[in-house]
Amino acid sequence: MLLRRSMANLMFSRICRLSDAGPNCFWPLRHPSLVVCALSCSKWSSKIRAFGTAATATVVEADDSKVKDTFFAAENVTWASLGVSNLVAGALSKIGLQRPSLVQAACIPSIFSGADTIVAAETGSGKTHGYLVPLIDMLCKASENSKEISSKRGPGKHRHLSLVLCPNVILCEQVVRMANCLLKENGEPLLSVAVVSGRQGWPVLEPHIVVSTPDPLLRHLDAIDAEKERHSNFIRGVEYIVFDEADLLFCGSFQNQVTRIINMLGFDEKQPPRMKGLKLENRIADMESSGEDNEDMETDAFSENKDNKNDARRVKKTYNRKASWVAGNYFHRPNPRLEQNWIEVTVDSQADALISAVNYGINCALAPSSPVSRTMIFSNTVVAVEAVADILTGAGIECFRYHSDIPLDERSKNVFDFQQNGGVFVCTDAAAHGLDIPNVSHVIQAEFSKSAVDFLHRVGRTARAGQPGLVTNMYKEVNLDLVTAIRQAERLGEPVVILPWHCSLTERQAQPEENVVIRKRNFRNIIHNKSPVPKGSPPREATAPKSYLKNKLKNKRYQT
Ligand SMILES: Nc1ncnc2c1ncn2[C@@H]1O[C@H](COP(=O)(O)OP(=O)(O)OP(=O)(O)O)[C@@H](O)[C@H]1O
Repeated sequence: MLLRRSMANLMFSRICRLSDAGPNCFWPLRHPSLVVCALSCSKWSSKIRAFGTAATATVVEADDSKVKDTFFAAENVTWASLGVSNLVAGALSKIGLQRPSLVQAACIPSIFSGADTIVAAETGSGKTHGYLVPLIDMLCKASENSKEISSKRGPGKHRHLSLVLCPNVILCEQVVRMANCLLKENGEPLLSVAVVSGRQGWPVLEPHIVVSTPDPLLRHLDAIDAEKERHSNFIRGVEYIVFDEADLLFCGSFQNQVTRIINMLGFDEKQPPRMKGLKLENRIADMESSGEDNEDMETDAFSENKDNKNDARRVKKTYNRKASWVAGNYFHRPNPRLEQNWIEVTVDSQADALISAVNYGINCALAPSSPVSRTMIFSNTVVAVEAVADILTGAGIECFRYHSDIPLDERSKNVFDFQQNGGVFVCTDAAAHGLDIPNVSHVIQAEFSKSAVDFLHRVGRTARAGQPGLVTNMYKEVNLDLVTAIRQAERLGEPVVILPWHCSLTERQAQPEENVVIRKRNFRNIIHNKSPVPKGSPPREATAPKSYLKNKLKNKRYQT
C-alpha cells in the first residue's frame, strides 16, 4: 500500500528473550523452536508478558489420553471460527487439513488483525500454514476488491504482492508446494505463488506471493532500482513479508541482506518527504486503482509542506509497530509424542549399532496401515554422511544422500523420492531446518549433534503434525556433556537449558534451578577440550582429521 502502508511484518521466528532482562529484550537466536519466553518455567511466570494467543493455545497435559491433543486446537475451533473464508477453508479441507492446529489457531487471528506477528513454536506444529492461510485469504479478498475497483476505474497499476523469505531454495519450493495445493473449484491454485531463486529469474507475470531467498530478491530490487518509479511501485505493492526460519535469516550470512530488504520495504514509512517528486494526481490515481482511500494520501502529500520533524513525528505515530507474540506449547520441552533411545557407542561399535538401529526402526514403523517406512539419519559432516551411506550400502540397506556437495537438482529429487517412496535418508543438518517430510517414523543421530539447537532441529523431523515418532541418539564420550544436559532437562520436563559453554558440568549441577539463559549455538562439548591427547595415541574422534574417521569406519568389516 502507499503511504498508509499497513505492512504487517510477519516474522516467523524463533526469537528468544534474554535471560532475565525483561520481556522486551529479545534478539534472534538460532534455535529451532524457541518461544519468546518460558511459560512452563515457573521462575519466569511473573516476569513474562502474557502471550498473545487465542483461547485454544492452552497447555495440554501430556498424559497418554491427551497426548494427541498437543497438535490440534480444541474441537470447537474451526477455520471459519478463526475468520478464514469459505473459499480457503474449503481448499484446506480438500487437502486433509480439516481443522487448525494449536499454533495456527493462535497466530491466524493475530495476522488477520494486521499486527506484526511473531510465532515461535515447536517443530512440526504447522507454522507454515499458520502464515500461508491468512496471507492467501487476505490477498484473495484484496484481489477481489481491486478487480471490482479496476472494473469501475480501469485496470489497477499493480497488484497486492507479498514476500516470503526462506534461508534456502528447498524450503522455498516446499512453501510454494504447500501454497499451490490450495485450489479453487476449477482446480486452479487460489493465488499465483512463485519461487524466485538463483535458478529462476523474476517471473514475467508478477505473482501474488513471491517466495525467495534474500539474495535473488535483492538482485531484483537492485535491478529495478535504476527506474525509481518501478522500484517504488514494486516496493509499495508489497503488503506483507514473512521471514520463515527467521533464526537463520536474522543471523549469520543473511543478516545484512535481510536488513537491506527491510529498510528498502519500509522506505515510505520513514521518508514521506522523499515523495515530493511524485505528482499528487499520479499518487491519487495509484491509490484509487489499488483501492486505497485517499484522505491519507492528500494529508501525506500535502504534509510535504510541513517540516521534516513534523513528518517524522507523524510517521512514527502512524507506523507505530506493535508485535504480537504467539507461542507453541512445547518450546524446547520434550515432545510427548517422541520415544527416544540413547546408545553410547565407540568408533568400533558405532557401525553395528547404526545398522541394528536402522533395522529396528524399519520393523517398528512397518504396519499394515503404513507399508512404507521413512528413516532420517543425521551426521555432522559431508564426509561422515558419505561414510554412513557406504556402511549402510555395504550392509545391503539402500539410502538417499543429502548434503551440500550434492547438486541442488539432485538434492531436490532425493527429497521428493524419499517423500514419495520412503526408505533411508542420510543427511547433514542442511535437512534439519524446516524441511517437512510427512510421516518420518524414525530419526537416527549417527553422530550426536554439536549443540542443543541442532538436536531439536533434528528430532523435530519426526513426530510432526500430531504423529508419534522414534529417535535413536547415538553418542560418544565426547558428547557426554551435552547429552547429560539435554537428558536432565527432559527428565525434569523443563525446556532444554544450557548454561554458557564455559560453565563446567559440576558448576551447572550446583545451580539446577538456574534461569533459562541464552542457548549458545556453538555449545562446545567440554570433555574433549579438557584433557590433552596423550602423546603418540591416535587423535580423539572429535578432533580427528576427516580421512582418519572415514578410513576407520570404512575398514570395519560388517556382518549383516
Ligand atoms: N491444520 C493441520 N491439520 C493437519 N496437518 C497439518 C495442519 N497444519 C499443518 N499440518 C501438517 O503438519 C506438518 C508440519 O507443518 P509445518 O512444516 O508447517 O510445521 P512447522 O511448525 O513449520 O515445522 P518446522 O518448525 O520444522 O518448520 C506438515 O506436513 C503439514 O502438512
